Amino acid sequence: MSVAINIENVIKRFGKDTVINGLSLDIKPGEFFTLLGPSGCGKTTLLRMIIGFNSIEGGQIKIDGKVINDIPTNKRNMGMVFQNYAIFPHMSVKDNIAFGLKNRKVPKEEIEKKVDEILKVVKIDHLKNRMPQKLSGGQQQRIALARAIVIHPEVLLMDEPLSNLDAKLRTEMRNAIKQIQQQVGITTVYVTHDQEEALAVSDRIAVMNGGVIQQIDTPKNIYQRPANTFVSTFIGLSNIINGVLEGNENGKALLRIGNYKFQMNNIKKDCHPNSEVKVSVRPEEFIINKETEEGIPVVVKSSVFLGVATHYFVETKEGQEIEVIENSDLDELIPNGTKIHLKVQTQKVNVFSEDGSRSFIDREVRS
Ligand SMILES: Nc1ncnc2c1ncn2[C@@H]1O[C@H](COP(=O)(O)OP(=O)(O)OP(=O)(O)O)[C@@H](O)[C@H]1O
Repeated sequence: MSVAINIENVIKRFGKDTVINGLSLDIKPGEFFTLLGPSGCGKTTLLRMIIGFNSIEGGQIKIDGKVINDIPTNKRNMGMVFQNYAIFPHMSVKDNIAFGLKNRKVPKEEIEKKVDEILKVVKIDHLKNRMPQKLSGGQQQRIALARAIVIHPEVLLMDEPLSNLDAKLRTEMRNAIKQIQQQVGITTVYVTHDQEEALAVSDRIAVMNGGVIQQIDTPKNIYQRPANTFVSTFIGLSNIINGVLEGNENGKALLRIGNYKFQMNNIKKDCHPNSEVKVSVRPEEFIINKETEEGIPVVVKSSVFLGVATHYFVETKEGQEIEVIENSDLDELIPNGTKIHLKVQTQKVNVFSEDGSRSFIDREVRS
Protein backbone atom coordinates (compact mmCIF):
# COMPACT_ATOMS: atom_id res chain seq x y z
CA MET A 1 0.00 0.00 0.00
CA SER A 2 1.36 3.40 -0.96
CA VAL A 3 1.32 6.26 1.53
CA ALA A 4 0.33 9.94 1.37
CA ILE A 5 2.70 12.68 2.55
CA ASN A 6 1.25 15.88 3.97
CA ILE A 7 3.54 18.79 4.62
CA GLU A 8 1.76 21.42 6.67
CA ASN A 9 3.17 24.88 7.24
CA VAL A 10 6.73 23.68 7.83
CA ILE A 11 9.46 26.06 8.90
CA LYS A 12 13.21 25.49 8.57
CA ARG A 13 15.76 27.70 10.22
CA PHE A 14 19.55 27.44 10.13
CA GLY A 15 20.62 29.64 13.05
CA LYS A 16 19.00 33.02 12.42
CA ASP A 17 18.28 32.28 8.73
CA THR A 18 14.79 31.14 7.88
CA VAL A 19 15.14 29.12 4.69
CA ILE A 20 11.57 27.79 4.54
CA ASN A 21 8.82 29.79 6.18
CA GLY A 22 5.47 28.01 6.31
CA LEU A 23 5.43 25.69 3.30
CA SER A 24 2.55 23.28 2.66
CA LEU A 25 2.00 20.57 0.08
CA ASP A 26 0.22 17.24 -0.23
CA ILE A 27 1.71 14.28 -2.05
CA LYS A 28 -0.67 11.51 -3.10
CA PRO A 29 -0.10 7.78 -2.51
CA GLY A 30 2.10 6.31 -5.25
CA GLU A 31 2.75 9.70 -6.80
CA PHE A 32 6.03 10.66 -8.51
CA PHE A 33 6.34 14.16 -7.08
CA THR A 34 9.19 16.50 -8.02
CA LEU A 35 10.60 19.54 -6.23
CA LEU A 36 12.02 21.76 -8.96
CA GLY A 37 13.73 25.11 -8.63
CA PRO A 38 16.97 27.04 -9.00
CA SER A 39 20.00 26.33 -6.85
CA GLY A 40 19.50 27.42 -3.24
CA CYS A 41 15.67 27.52 -3.37
CA GLY A 42 15.36 24.95 -0.55
CA LYS A 43 14.61 21.68 -2.39
CA THR A 44 17.26 19.59 -0.64
CA THR A 45 16.43 21.20 2.69
CA LEU A 46 12.80 20.11 2.35
CA LEU A 47 13.77 16.59 1.23
CA ARG A 48 16.08 16.25 4.24
CA MET A 49 13.22 17.34 6.50
CA ILE A 50 11.06 14.55 5.06
CA ILE A 51 13.68 11.86 5.75
CA GLY A 52 14.69 13.32 9.11
CA PHE A 53 18.25 14.54 8.40
CA ASN A 54 17.05 18.09 9.11
CA SER A 55 15.07 19.15 12.17
CA ILE A 56 11.72 20.88 11.68
CA GLU A 57 11.31 24.25 13.41
CA GLY A 58 7.57 24.59 12.86
CA GLY A 59 4.60 22.86 11.26
CA GLN A 60 4.17 19.15 10.65
CA ILE A 61 5.05 16.39 8.24
CA LYS A 62 2.58 13.51 8.16
CA ILE A 63 2.78 10.07 6.57
CA ASP A 64 -0.70 8.66 6.08
CA GLY A 65 -2.00 11.11 8.66
CA LYS A 66 0.61 10.30 11.33
CA VAL A 67 2.95 13.12 12.41
CA ILE A 68 6.60 12.05 11.95
CA ASN A 69 8.43 15.22 13.09
CA ASP A 70 10.10 13.48 16.03
CA ILE A 71 10.59 10.02 14.55
CA PRO A 72 14.30 9.33 13.88
CA THR A 73 15.41 8.65 10.30
CA ASN A 74 16.07 4.94 10.83
CA LYS A 75 12.49 4.45 12.02
CA ARG A 76 10.88 6.34 9.10
CA ASN A 77 10.93 3.48 6.56
CA MET A 78 12.20 5.64 3.74
CA GLY A 79 14.80 4.93 1.07
CA MET A 80 17.05 7.61 -0.35
CA VAL A 81 19.14 7.88 -3.50
CA PHE A 82 21.88 10.54 -3.56
CA GLN A 83 23.63 12.40 -6.35
CA ASN A 84 26.97 10.71 -5.56
CA TYR A 85 25.38 7.21 -5.33
CA ALA A 86 26.89 6.62 -1.83
CA ILE A 87 27.45 2.92 -2.50
CA PHE A 88 30.09 0.95 -0.60
CA PRO A 89 33.19 0.52 -2.80
CA HIS A 90 34.50 -2.54 -0.92
CA MET A 91 31.28 -4.56 -1.31
CA SER A 92 30.01 -6.42 -4.38
CA VAL A 93 26.86 -5.27 -6.13
CA LYS A 94 24.88 -8.02 -4.39
CA ASP A 95 26.25 -7.15 -0.92
CA ASN A 96 25.57 -3.44 -1.43
CA ILE A 97 21.94 -4.20 -2.16
CA ALA A 98 21.65 -6.75 0.65
CA PHE A 99 23.07 -4.32 3.23
CA GLY A 100 19.78 -2.82 4.42
CA LEU A 101 18.12 -6.23 4.60
CA LYS A 102 20.97 -7.69 6.72
CA ASN A 103 20.65 -4.73 9.09
CA ARG A 104 16.98 -5.55 9.45
CA LYS A 105 17.86 -9.16 10.28
CA VAL A 106 15.96 -10.56 7.31
CA PRO A 107 16.66 -14.35 6.97
CA LYS A 108 19.44 -15.28 4.52
CA GLU A 109 17.30 -17.13 1.95
CA GLU A 110 14.83 -14.26 1.84
CA ILE A 111 17.67 -11.79 1.29
CA GLU A 112 18.89 -13.87 -1.68
CA LYS A 113 15.41 -13.91 -3.16
CA LYS A 114 14.77 -10.18 -2.67
CA VAL A 115 18.17 -9.17 -4.04
CA ASP A 116 17.67 -11.34 -7.14
CA GLU A 117 14.22 -9.85 -7.70
CA ILE A 118 15.35 -6.26 -7.39
CA LEU A 119 18.44 -6.84 -9.57
CA LYS A 120 16.02 -7.84 -12.34
CA VAL A 121 13.82 -4.79 -11.73
CA VAL A 122 16.76 -2.39 -12.16
CA LYS A 123 18.19 -4.58 -14.97
CA ILE A 124 21.66 -5.28 -13.53
CA ASP A 125 21.23 -8.97 -12.64
CA HIS A 126 24.22 -9.81 -14.85
CA LEU A 127 26.43 -7.63 -12.61
CA LYS A 128 25.47 -9.31 -9.34
CA ASN A 129 28.96 -10.40 -8.28
CA ARG A 130 30.93 -7.46 -9.66
CA MET A 131 32.63 -4.72 -7.59
CA PRO A 132 31.03 -1.28 -8.06
CA GLN A 133 34.21 0.70 -8.95
CA LYS A 134 34.42 -1.18 -12.22
CA LEU A 135 30.91 -0.17 -13.26
CA SER A 136 29.65 2.88 -15.16
CA GLY A 137 27.91 5.82 -13.46
CA GLY A 138 24.53 4.64 -14.74
CA GLN A 139 25.09 1.12 -13.42
CA GLN A 140 26.23 2.48 -10.04
CA GLN A 141 23.10 4.60 -9.84
CA ARG A 142 21.00 1.48 -10.56
CA ILE A 143 22.72 -0.20 -7.57
CA ALA A 144 21.88 2.80 -5.39
CA LEU A 145 18.27 2.68 -6.58
CA ALA A 146 18.05 -1.08 -5.97
CA ARG A 147 19.50 -0.65 -2.49
CA ALA A 148 16.93 2.03 -1.67
CA ILE A 149 13.89 0.07 -2.86
CA VAL A 150 14.85 -3.46 -1.79
CA ILE A 151 13.82 -2.68 1.79
CA HIS A 152 10.30 -1.87 0.53
CA PRO A 153 10.27 1.65 1.93
CA GLU A 154 7.02 3.56 2.17
CA VAL A 155 8.68 6.58 0.58
CA LEU A 156 11.50 6.88 -1.94
CA LEU A 157 13.49 10.12 -1.90
CA MET A 158 15.91 11.09 -4.67
CA ASP A 159 18.21 14.09 -4.56
CA GLU A 160 19.54 15.04 -8.02
CA PRO A 161 20.26 11.35 -8.73
CA LEU A 162 21.28 11.93 -12.34
CA SER A 163 23.48 15.04 -12.07
CA ASN A 164 26.74 13.10 -12.28
CA LEU A 165 25.81 11.30 -15.48
CA ASP A 166 26.47 12.46 -19.03
CA ALA A 167 23.55 13.75 -21.09
CA LYS A 168 22.77 10.51 -22.96
CA LEU A 169 22.89 8.35 -19.84
CA ARG A 170 20.75 10.92 -17.97
CA THR A 171 17.97 10.50 -20.50
CA GLU A 172 18.27 6.71 -20.39
CA MET A 173 18.30 6.61 -16.57
CA ARG A 174 15.40 9.02 -16.15
CA ASN A 175 13.26 6.72 -18.30
CA ALA A 176 14.45 3.74 -16.24
CA ILE A 177 13.67 5.51 -12.95
CA LYS A 178 10.19 6.43 -14.12
CA GLN A 179 9.47 2.87 -15.27
CA ILE A 180 10.80 1.32 -12.07
CA GLN A 181 8.82 3.76 -9.91
CA GLN A 182 5.63 2.88 -11.78
CA GLN A 183 6.36 -0.81 -11.46
CA VAL A 184 7.07 -0.63 -7.72
CA GLY A 185 4.43 2.05 -6.98
CA ILE A 186 6.27 3.78 -4.11
CA THR A 187 5.37 7.38 -3.24
CA THR A 188 8.41 9.21 -4.58
CA VAL A 189 9.82 12.67 -3.93
CA TYR A 190 12.43 13.70 -6.47
CA VAL A 191 14.66 16.78 -6.36
CA THR A 192 16.12 18.35 -9.46
CA HIS A 193 17.02 21.75 -10.88
CA ASP A 194 16.69 20.34 -14.42
CA GLN A 195 13.31 21.33 -15.81
CA GLU A 196 13.36 18.88 -18.70
CA GLU A 197 14.08 16.01 -16.31
CA ALA A 198 11.21 17.13 -14.08
CA LEU A 199 8.79 17.29 -17.02
CA ALA A 200 9.88 13.84 -18.18
CA VAL A 201 9.52 11.87 -14.93
CA SER A 202 6.91 13.54 -12.73
CA ASP A 203 3.23 13.02 -12.11
CA ARG A 204 3.22 16.47 -10.51
CA ILE A 205 5.84 19.14 -9.97
CA ALA A 206 6.20 21.79 -7.25
CA VAL A 207 8.16 24.73 -8.64
CA MET A 208 10.02 26.49 -5.81
CA ASN A 209 11.81 29.81 -5.57
CA GLY A 210 13.35 31.32 -2.44
CA GLY A 211 11.80 28.67 -0.19
CA VAL A 212 8.31 29.43 -1.54
CA ILE A 213 6.17 27.21 -3.75
CA GLN A 214 5.23 29.00 -6.96
CA GLN A 215 3.00 26.34 -8.49
CA ILE A 216 2.06 22.70 -7.98
CA ASP A 217 0.69 21.05 -11.08
CA THR A 218 1.10 18.40 -13.79
CA PRO A 219 4.07 18.84 -16.15
CA LYS A 220 1.70 19.81 -18.98
CA ASN A 221 -0.08 22.51 -16.96
CA ILE A 222 3.19 23.84 -15.55
CA TYR A 223 4.50 24.27 -19.09
CA GLN A 224 1.32 25.45 -20.78
CA ARG A 225 -0.38 27.36 -17.97
CA PRO A 226 2.33 28.72 -15.65
CA ALA A 227 1.05 30.48 -12.53
CA ASN A 228 3.36 33.49 -12.80
CA THR A 229 6.23 34.87 -14.89
CA PHE A 230 8.84 33.12 -12.69
CA VAL A 231 7.40 29.71 -13.65
CA SER A 232 6.90 30.70 -17.28
CA THR A 233 10.53 31.73 -17.68
CA PHE A 234 12.08 29.02 -15.46
CA ILE A 235 10.31 26.21 -17.29
CA GLY A 236 11.24 26.42 -20.93
CA LEU A 237 11.80 29.68 -22.74
CA SER A 238 9.28 32.50 -22.64
CA ASN A 239 9.34 35.98 -24.09
CA ILE A 240 7.69 38.41 -21.68
CA ILE A 241 6.18 41.35 -23.55
CA ASN A 242 4.37 44.42 -22.20
CA GLY A 243 0.73 44.65 -23.21
CA VAL A 244 -2.56 46.30 -22.33
CA LEU A 245 -5.86 44.57 -21.70
CA GLU A 246 -8.20 46.96 -23.47
CA GLY A 247 -11.59 45.47 -22.77
CA ASN A 248 -12.97 42.45 -20.97
CA GLU A 249 -16.54 41.25 -21.30
CA ASN A 250 -17.16 38.02 -19.46
CA GLY A 251 -13.66 36.77 -20.15
CA LYS A 252 -13.67 37.72 -23.82
CA ALA A 253 -10.88 40.24 -23.81
CA LEU A 254 -9.10 42.44 -26.29
CA LEU A 255 -5.35 42.58 -25.79
CA ARG A 256 -2.94 45.02 -27.35
CA ILE A 257 0.82 44.83 -27.80
CA GLY A 258 1.87 48.15 -29.37
CA ASN A 259 -0.60 48.50 -32.27
CA TYR A 260 -1.24 44.77 -32.59
CA LYS A 261 -4.60 43.79 -31.16
CA PHE A 262 -5.94 40.29 -30.63
CA GLN A 263 -8.87 38.63 -28.93
CA MET A 264 -8.71 36.06 -26.14
CA ASN A 265 -11.70 34.26 -24.62
CA ASN A 266 -10.13 32.78 -21.48
CA ILE A 267 -9.21 35.85 -19.45
CA LYS A 268 -10.36 35.99 -15.83
CA LYS A 269 -13.43 38.16 -15.41
CA ASP A 270 -11.84 40.20 -12.63
CA CYS A 271 -9.05 41.46 -14.88
CA HIS A 272 -10.07 45.04 -15.45
CA PRO A 273 -10.05 46.89 -18.78
CA ASN A 274 -7.05 49.14 -19.39
CA SER A 275 -4.81 47.05 -17.10
CA GLU A 276 -1.14 46.91 -18.00
CA VAL A 277 -0.24 43.23 -18.38
CA LYS A 278 2.68 40.98 -19.18
CA VAL A 279 2.07 38.71 -22.15
CA SER A 280 4.19 35.56 -22.12
CA VAL A 281 4.79 33.94 -25.49
CA ARG A 282 6.97 30.87 -26.02
CA PRO A 283 9.24 31.04 -29.10
CA GLU A 284 7.20 28.38 -30.91
CA GLU A 285 3.91 30.22 -30.25
CA PHE A 286 4.61 33.05 -32.70
CA ILE A 287 3.37 33.07 -36.28
CA ILE A 288 5.76 34.88 -38.60
CA ASN A 289 3.83 37.18 -40.91
CA LYS A 290 5.81 38.20 -43.98
CA GLU A 291 2.80 39.24 -46.06
CA THR A 292 0.93 41.96 -44.14
CA GLU A 293 1.51 44.46 -41.35
CA GLU A 294 -0.57 42.58 -38.79
CA GLY A 295 1.40 41.69 -35.68
CA ILE A 296 4.27 43.05 -33.60
CA PRO A 297 6.72 44.81 -35.95
CA VAL A 298 10.27 43.45 -35.51
CA VAL A 299 13.56 43.27 -37.37
CA VAL A 300 15.46 39.97 -37.77
CA LYS A 301 18.86 40.28 -36.11
CA SER A 302 20.17 36.73 -36.50
CA SER A 303 19.05 33.17 -37.12
CA VAL A 304 20.21 29.66 -36.35
CA PHE A 305 19.13 26.70 -38.48
CA LEU A 306 18.89 23.59 -36.31
CA GLY A 307 17.46 21.06 -38.74
CA VAL A 308 14.00 20.44 -37.36
CA ALA A 309 13.46 24.14 -36.58
CA THR A 310 14.98 27.55 -37.18
CA HIS A 311 15.52 30.00 -34.32
CA TYR A 312 15.20 33.69 -35.18
CA PHE A 313 16.41 36.42 -32.85
CA VAL A 314 14.44 39.55 -33.60
CA GLU A 315 14.16 43.03 -32.06
CA THR A 316 11.12 45.20 -31.43
CA LYS A 317 11.01 48.97 -31.98
CA GLU A 318 11.51 49.37 -28.23
CA GLY A 319 14.73 47.32 -28.42
CA GLN A 320 13.38 44.16 -26.79
CA GLU A 321 14.97 40.96 -28.09
CA ILE A 322 12.53 38.17 -28.87
CA GLU A 323 13.28 34.57 -29.79
CA VAL A 324 11.05 32.93 -32.38
CA ILE A 325 11.16 29.27 -33.40
CA GLU A 326 9.70 28.24 -36.72
CA ASN A 327 9.48 24.66 -37.97
CA SER A 328 11.90 24.40 -40.87
CA ASP A 329 10.35 24.34 -44.32
CA LEU A 330 11.79 24.51 -47.79
CA ASP A 331 11.71 28.33 -47.96
CA GLU A 332 14.92 30.30 -47.71
CA LEU A 333 15.96 31.58 -44.25
CA ILE A 334 14.74 35.12 -43.60
CA PRO A 335 17.82 37.36 -44.04
CA ASN A 336 19.08 39.52 -41.18
CA GLY A 337 17.69 43.06 -41.34
CA THR A 338 14.31 41.95 -42.76
CA LYS A 339 11.26 43.63 -41.23
CA ILE A 340 8.56 41.10 -40.34
CA HIS A 341 5.48 41.02 -38.13
CA LEU A 342 4.83 38.51 -35.37
CA LYS A 343 1.33 37.28 -34.64
CA VAL A 344 0.67 35.06 -31.65
CA GLN A 345 -1.26 31.80 -31.27
CA THR A 346 -3.83 33.37 -28.98
CA GLN A 347 -5.03 30.11 -27.40
CA LYS A 348 -1.48 29.30 -26.24
CA VAL A 349 -0.14 32.59 -24.86
CA ASN A 350 -0.33 33.44 -21.16
CA VAL A 351 -1.25 36.77 -19.62
CA PHE A 352 -0.04 37.93 -16.21
CA SER A 353 -0.51 40.91 -13.93
CA GLU A 354 1.94 43.74 -14.55
CA ASP A 355 4.21 42.59 -11.70
CA GLY A 356 4.14 39.05 -13.09
CA SER A 357 2.89 37.55 -9.85
CA ARG A 358 -0.42 36.09 -11.04
CA SER A 359 -1.98 34.65 -14.13
CA PHE A 360 -5.09 36.19 -15.72
CA ILE A 361 -5.87 32.98 -17.63
CA ASP A 362 -9.12 31.35 -16.60
CA ARG A 363 -8.28 27.65 -16.77
CA GLU A 364 -11.92 26.65 -16.55
CA VAL A 365 -12.42 28.00 -20.09
CA ARG A 366 -11.02 25.78 -22.85
CA SER A 367 -9.92 27.98 -25.71
N1 LIG B 1 23.25 23.07 6.97
C1 LIG B 1 23.00 24.32 6.56
N2 LIG B 1 23.37 25.39 7.29
C2 LIG B 1 23.09 26.65 6.89
N3 LIG B 1 22.43 26.96 5.76
C3 LIG B 1 22.02 25.95 4.98
C4 LIG B 1 22.28 24.58 5.34
N4 LIG B 1 21.76 23.78 4.38
C5 LIG B 1 21.19 24.62 3.46
N5 LIG B 1 21.34 25.91 3.82
C6 LIG B 1 20.84 27.09 3.08
O1 LIG B 1 19.49 26.88 2.77
C7 LIG B 1 19.17 27.38 1.48
C8 LIG B 1 18.56 26.27 0.65
O2 LIG B 1 19.55 25.28 0.38
P1 LIG B 1 19.22 23.92 -0.34
O3 LIG B 1 20.45 23.09 -0.37
O4 LIG B 1 18.00 23.33 0.23
O5 LIG B 1 18.89 24.42 -1.81
P2 LIG B 1 18.62 23.60 -3.11
O6 LIG B 1 17.40 24.18 -3.71
O7 LIG B 1 18.59 22.14 -2.82
O8 LIG B 1 19.87 23.95 -3.99
P3 LIG B 1 20.90 23.02 -4.81
O9 LIG B 1 20.18 22.63 -6.06
O10 LIG B 1 22.04 23.94 -5.07
O11 LIG B 1 21.25 21.87 -3.92
C9 LIG B 1 20.48 27.92 0.89
O12 LIG B 1 20.48 29.31 1.09
C10 LIG B 1 21.54 27.25 1.73
O13 LIG B 1 22.68 28.06 1.84
